[in-house]
Amino acid sequence: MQRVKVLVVGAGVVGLSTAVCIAETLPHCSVTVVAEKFSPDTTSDGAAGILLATEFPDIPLERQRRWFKESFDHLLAIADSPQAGEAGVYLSSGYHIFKDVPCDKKPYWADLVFGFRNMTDQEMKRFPNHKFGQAFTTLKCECLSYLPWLEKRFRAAGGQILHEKVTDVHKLALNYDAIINCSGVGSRFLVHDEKVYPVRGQMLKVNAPWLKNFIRDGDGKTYIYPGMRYVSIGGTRQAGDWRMEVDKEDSEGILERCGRLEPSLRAGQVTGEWVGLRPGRANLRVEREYLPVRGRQVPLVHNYGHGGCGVTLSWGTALDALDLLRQSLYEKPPLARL
Ligand SMILES: Cc1cc2nc3c(=O)[nH]c(=O)nc-3n(C[C@H](O)[C@H](O)[C@H](O)COP(=O)(O)OP(=O)(O)OC[C@H]3O[C@@H](n4cnc5c(N)ncnc54)[C@H](O)[C@@H]3O)c2cc1C
Ligand SMILES: O=C([O-])CC(=O)C(=O)O
Repeated sequence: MQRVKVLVVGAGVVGLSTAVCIAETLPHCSVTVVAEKFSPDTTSDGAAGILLATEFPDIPLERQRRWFKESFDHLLAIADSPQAGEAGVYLSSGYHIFKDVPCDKKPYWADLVFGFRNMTDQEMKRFPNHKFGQAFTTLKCECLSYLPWLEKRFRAAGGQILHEKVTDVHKLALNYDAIINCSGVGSRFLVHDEKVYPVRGQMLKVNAPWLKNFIRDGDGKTYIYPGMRYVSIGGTRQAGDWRMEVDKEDSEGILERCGRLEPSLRAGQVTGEWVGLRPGRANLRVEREYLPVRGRQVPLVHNYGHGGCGVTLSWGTALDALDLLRQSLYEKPPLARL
């Protein structure tokens, strides 16, 4: 029997997670990942990789909770295994602090991470300009390690890799039985979705190995995330901004704001600067449509638009994309390609 040919577009954390889920779960499929950029050059590679999420307004909270939980559980199992170091996945504890008390004092994922609680008055004394704070232990997944680890796992499941930019999903569908679109902000061009836009994020890499706890301020424009190789400090959230160059003023602002939160950072050495474009979208998209191609109905499953939560929700949304693919192959079994 001819194997079902599946093409995943995108090799960021969303594309590789989705490709691994499909290749490991559906042995009758032969899976190929095609991408213009691979690790270490994707947006995912620069992400701090901390697991925490903001809400998408029109997606049922239960679905978002499931995405978070499935991703957390999957990554926790890696963190608890001998693979943790190679995969770059580990537990990370710290503080989320607010200048004003937020209306919603408990995010939907509060009971999914470990030890979520309000900070004590004594802890808050470290942050005299802030009124309220939360302390918890979550996971950190560093894509500089995790993506190569996922790629290895994908190849071990028989997956294949193609390095190229694609411009037309209809043309791809001539040679494949299903297409999975995980092209992040590239979806604006690849599938002409004008609801996707860049949310530019700049951050600095600092050598300050004495820092162990993360600090995130309010809506995530200022944060300090200690990591395996460096401390990531940020940031910016510039909607609609496509600039990939480092902006000197942004860097100065980041150093100033982060130094105010954690004065010891001023003694750290800046070892790098990085810019990435988050795939912004009011609601992330995990959906299926069909492409009519020479008498065949080729499923096109979308999985993109994760904004600042791509690492956080990667495994959960990959499992949903897998389900959509499985359903389509069942409902409309692929016809022979001419
Ligand atoms: C400064 C910063 C910090 C962040 N910190 C965190 C964090 O702590 N936690 C968190 O959860 N998230 C974080 N994020 C968000 C996270 O980086 C994104 O949500 C995530 O990387 C999106 O993953 P993706 O796979 O969809 O996109 P990407 O990583 O951008 O991958 C897209 C892939 O599609 C390919 N592609 C696109 N168009 C085409 C085409 N036409 N042809 C071929 N290939 C194509 C690209 O080459 C690439 O391989 C951060 C982002 C930034 C900028
Ligand atoms: O918001 C944060 O704390 C980190 C992050 O996800 C981002 O910068 O996109």
